[in-house]
Amino acid sequence: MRELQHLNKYFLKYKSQLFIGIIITIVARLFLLYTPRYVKQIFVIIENFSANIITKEVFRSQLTEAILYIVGAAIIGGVLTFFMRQYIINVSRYIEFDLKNEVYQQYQKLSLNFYKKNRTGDLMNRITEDVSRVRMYAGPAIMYSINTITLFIIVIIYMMKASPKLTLYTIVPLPILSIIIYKLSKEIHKRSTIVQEYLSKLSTFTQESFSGISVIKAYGIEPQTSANFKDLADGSKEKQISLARVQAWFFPTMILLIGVSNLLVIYIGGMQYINGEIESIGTIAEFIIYVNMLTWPVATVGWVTSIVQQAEASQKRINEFLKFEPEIKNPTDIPSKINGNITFKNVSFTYDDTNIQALNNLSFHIKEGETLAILGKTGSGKSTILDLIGRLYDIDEGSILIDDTEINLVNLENLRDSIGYVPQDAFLFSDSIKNNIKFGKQDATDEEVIEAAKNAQVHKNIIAFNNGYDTKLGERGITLSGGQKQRVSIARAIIKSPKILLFDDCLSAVDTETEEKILNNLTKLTKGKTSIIVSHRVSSAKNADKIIVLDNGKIVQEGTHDTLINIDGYYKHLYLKQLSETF
Ligand SMILES: Nc1ncnc2c1ncn2[C@@H]1O[C@H](COP(=O)(O)OP(=O)(O)OP(=O)(O)O)[C@@H](O)[C@H]1O
Repeated sequence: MRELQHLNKYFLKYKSQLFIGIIITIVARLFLLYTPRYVKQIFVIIENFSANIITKEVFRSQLTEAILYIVGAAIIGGVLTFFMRQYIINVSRYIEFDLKNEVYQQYQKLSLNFYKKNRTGDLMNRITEDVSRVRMYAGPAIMYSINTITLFIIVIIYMMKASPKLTLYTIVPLPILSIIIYKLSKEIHKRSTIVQEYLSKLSTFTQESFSGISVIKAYGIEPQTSANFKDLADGSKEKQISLARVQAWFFPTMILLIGVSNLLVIYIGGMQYINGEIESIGTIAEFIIYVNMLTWPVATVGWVTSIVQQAEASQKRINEFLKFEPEIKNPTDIPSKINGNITFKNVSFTYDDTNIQALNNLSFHIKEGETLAILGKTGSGKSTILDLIGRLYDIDEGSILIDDTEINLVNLENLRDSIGYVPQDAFLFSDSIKNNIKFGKQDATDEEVIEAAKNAQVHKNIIAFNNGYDTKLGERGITLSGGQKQRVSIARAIIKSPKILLFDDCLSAVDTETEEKILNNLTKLTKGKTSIIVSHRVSSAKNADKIIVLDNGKIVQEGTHDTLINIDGYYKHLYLKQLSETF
């Protein structure tokens, strides 16, 4: 139960609802207990009438009174049971909501490295299935426990008062029932976890095949994919059947044990009646109802134990992630003003998951308002430089200065706020084009969105769609071409009008003519802003104030376009090659 202590703060938060829920549960049970007592009373009335102890009128009025009590108590008990669920189950839903938010907030804080080390499926499971299991503890487990305890105490007192001997005999099978249900619940849980794993394998497989449907069709591998699906579906079916087999034991076991208890009541009770140890046959009827009333709560003892064990295991998994300290933290709450001077001093960086050294003793400086172009072969470390400026990773050696302050001392929110980043793989959300652009500036007006799209040379494409800027992207929406995606992604960055703009090879999918137009617009838009353009094309780099060429994480050439085209090396070679391609 140590892990579940994490939920105590939520129980405290909802203490009044929980308290009311508990009181209602207790009172509801008290009302439901009227039934067996008045059933017994009815038997006594019938016995008295049969023995001519009471007149027909008295018999009628006593009988009506007892029936009215039973009906009244059942109605009040029923209404209270409704409110009991309303209070306690609702609290569990609130706790589920709070916990999901807590986990999500934590996910957002964690650094990229965390996401590399943990699979997406695992992250999803902890926020969905594990939280659901914990909810079962916060709601149903608590509700049924109070229910069981209350009923047990009151019913046993009533039963002992009526006949201690009968009580002992009839409650003997109950612990056996509890143990069997506990074992069954554990087995059901074990098997349903396997079923769940199969289902998620099946849905991942299906999702992937739908996403890659064009590749599947192009390679004509539909039969193979269908066979793989059939294998997985077969496995899933087998596991479902094995689960159903155990589940099928649940109710027969309960019915059998209730039956045994009922038989014991009738047999022992009957003997006692014959021997005159109990005064009315009504006591047997009363006991039969008590035993039936106790069966379900007793069964839930086993069920609740298994719920608590599952919740404990799930909360442990959740706590593991909640305890994770983000590697990259905001060092200060004091705002940092960012002008856009960037200095790399002998920076070395190795990705700790792959052990690949991406940057090796790298130094350069860009003044506020300048443009730097970075070129180099693939894997030479260009994107890594941009990631380090956004402080997505912390460096191992050297220092990165933002306006003369070490990057890890700059207010992280201000730093990222002052950066407009266009990644290599433009990522667009399944939302309208307008909202995808407004992602860069939530309160942007429609005019600003259009202006940004025009500057990114994508406005004409957008208005050609039937729904224009309201066109939905992604699943069930339209698919943009690679170049259109890149340009929407550029519009998203420029609408933000940040101090620092980072373009990671984001014009690779547009033709050279559009590239030229976008670059011209960017020259105007980036006035006074620091820009870094990563590219494989000289055309994107030639107007930059400074160009650096990387190889294996090191700067191998540095200068302006005019100087570099006159020096033998990568840049001149690339320039001549791309020049010849244009003719
Ligand atoms: N997230 C990562 N985790 C581990 N290693 C990485 C990661 N990103 C890049 N690397 C490795 O670091 C090196 C530099 O990668 P980087 O993406 O910075 O190169 P790049 O010059 O931008 O390449 P490209 O032109 O192909 O985009 C590569 O060897 C790459 O495999």
